[in-house]
Amino acid sequence: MSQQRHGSTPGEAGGVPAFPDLPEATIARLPEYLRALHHLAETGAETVSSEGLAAAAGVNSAKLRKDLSHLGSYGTRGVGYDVSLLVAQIEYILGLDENRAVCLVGVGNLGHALAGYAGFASRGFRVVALFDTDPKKVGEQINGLTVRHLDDLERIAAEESIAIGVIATPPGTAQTVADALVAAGVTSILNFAPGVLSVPSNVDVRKVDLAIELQILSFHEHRKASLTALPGGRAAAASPDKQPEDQEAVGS
Ligand SMILES: NC(=O)c1ccc[n+]([C@@H]2O[C@H](COP(=O)([O-])OP(=O)(O)OC[C@H]3O[C@@H](n4cnc5c(N)ncnc54)[C@H](O)[C@@H]3O)[C@@H](O)[C@H]2O)c1
Repeated sequence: MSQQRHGSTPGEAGGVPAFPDLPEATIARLPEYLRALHHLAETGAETVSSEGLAAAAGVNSAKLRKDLSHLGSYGTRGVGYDVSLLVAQIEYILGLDENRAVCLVGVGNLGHALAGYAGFASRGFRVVALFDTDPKKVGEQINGLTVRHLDDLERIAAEESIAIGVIATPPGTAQTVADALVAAGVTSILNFAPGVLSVPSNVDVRKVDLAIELQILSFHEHRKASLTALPGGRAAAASPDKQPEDQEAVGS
């Protein structure tokens, strides 16, 4: 996943930065730490070492310690990090305690699958509205929600206090949809349509493009193939010293 713009608000609360100016790469790893911590909590773990959490999240432990130090979380020598405390800190920084309202625009192949995905609620989001312009889609029921016409966006966004909009329309209409979301007061957009959106500076856009992820993997395949073609290169290509941080999540 890539980011078009990110804004942060500096501030302090109780000695711990309320909104520390986190590096973008750290922000992208926090959800991975959170996922690993939730899993640890489910297994009954109360504390976790930096090495244990780093392995569970698929990152290097020095990087993890540095990331968590940005939150004012240093762990206790010989004990590690308190799992529930760290979950609360990360959820607070990510604003997941807000249970944010999300709308989805474009209920085609991709949008339909996203609308039917039950996992958003457990990650701190409520999908509250679905929009499309196709008369055959408007009125359809998906996961307990009725697909509305895009003309209703402004009214429903105000009623539901929608902060995040997901675009799953064809690329040719994505800018129009983004403009409609912005006009309706939406200030964060997750865009699945290929291309770059033009938005005001107070609007954050993140882009998900699986084709780009495949192209990056294709580069690595290409590189591995060229290494094995070198004398002694097969050993180099199969080198076991790959660091966990090389295991980027799709979409990160
Ligand atoms: N990011 C990824 O990895 C990924 C993967 C697959 C598809 N996509 C992209 O996601 C988008 C959707 O793909 P799809 O296969 O679901 O397409 P689709 O044609 O099945 O669905 C698109 C939907 O958008 C609706 N729509 C069109 N214009 C609209 C508008 N102005 N307002 C509201 N709704 C509108 C259509 O009626 C349709 O229901 C495309 O841009 C595609 O390139 C991205």
